[in-house]
Amino acid sequence: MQLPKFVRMVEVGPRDGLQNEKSMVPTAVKVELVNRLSDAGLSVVEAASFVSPKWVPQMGDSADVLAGIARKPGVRYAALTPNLKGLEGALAAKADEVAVFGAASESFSQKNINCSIAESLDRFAPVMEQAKAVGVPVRGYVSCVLGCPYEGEIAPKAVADVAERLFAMGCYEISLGDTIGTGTPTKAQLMIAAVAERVPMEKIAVHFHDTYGQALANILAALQMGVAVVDSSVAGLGGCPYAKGASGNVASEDVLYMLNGLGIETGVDLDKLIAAGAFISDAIGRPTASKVARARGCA
Ligand SMILES: CC(C)(COP(=O)([O-])OP(=O)([O-])OC[C@H]1O[C@@H](n2cnc3c(N)ncnc32)[C@H](O)[C@@H]1OP(=O)([O-])[O-])[C@@H](O)C(=O)NCCC(=O)NCCSC(=O)C[C@@](C)(O)CC(=O)[O-]
Repeated sequence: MQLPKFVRMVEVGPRDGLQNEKSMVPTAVKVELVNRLSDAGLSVVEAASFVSPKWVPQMGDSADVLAGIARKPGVRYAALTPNLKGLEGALAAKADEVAVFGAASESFSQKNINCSIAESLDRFAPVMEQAKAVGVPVRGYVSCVLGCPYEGEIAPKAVADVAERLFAMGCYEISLGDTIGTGTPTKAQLMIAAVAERVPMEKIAVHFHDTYGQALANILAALQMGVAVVDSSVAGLGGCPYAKGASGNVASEDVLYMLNGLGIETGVDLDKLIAAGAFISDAIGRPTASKVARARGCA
């Protein structure tokens, strides 16, 4: 079995996780969480989202979060930017990188960003141009790569089409999101194979939600194909406000435990990561969704 020697873990808990919390998480708690995550050795922390506060009020304090964190050298603090207004906010707040987010499903695109897939790509074009002009890297997300809450099955070709367009527009990496967590390993491999015909494997990241308990199996299947960038969320925080029933992303602690067991390097400290997960679970009053953290005694 050929596996990568090093995996870059992209921590999305402070954004993908906390965007879905019912109550508003205080800015100071978010700041402390981001600081703990960077201290644990994560090199990319998605800490903010410059979307409309009417759509996702939970992310309305993103500028304050980025202003409050202790920036650790070598760590990239990332932010979602659906349009030019979002990019302006992210640049003013000194995000190190930004992300545009499209979907492989028309219905999800409409529900999530209020436009068709084609319109979303048109919207992203000026974001890409301006980010390039100021030297800020842009990541591209594709949602619903293994199923859509409104349309059901999604064809791998539909995923590859959007991934190819985002990559051609200049995204440095394409993160493939199983938004509702319905994917299984063989389907994940077929979808990744379709994307890899158009986007180099080393530019592909995977972003699995664990709704059906398949995320670790899917990640292993992706690693076996040569994927070496994995998104995850501390304590398994999260979901998506526009995908009913979507549970959290796979827990970062569980991903790290598996990668450690496989002998794959990450640069991330498991004990510090578990402590960061315990901190946020305690702060929001919810038990951790990480099995590893629970096995280590976290409530
Ligand atoms: C894209 C829009 C803005 C379109 O929303 P819209 O209503 O079509 O936008 P609009 O351009 O007509 O503007 C409407 C209002 O929003 C404001 N506005 C417009 N843009 C911004 C902005 N950037 N920041 C702040 N405010 C903004 C704008 O100024 C205006 O304000 P008003 O004049 O009414 O007072 C909206 O649909 C939106 O914000 N959607 C975000 C939804 C979201 O954040 N979803 C979760 C993230 S995606 C995800 O979680 C999936 C992922 C990435 O994790 C991968 C996976 O798991 O699959």
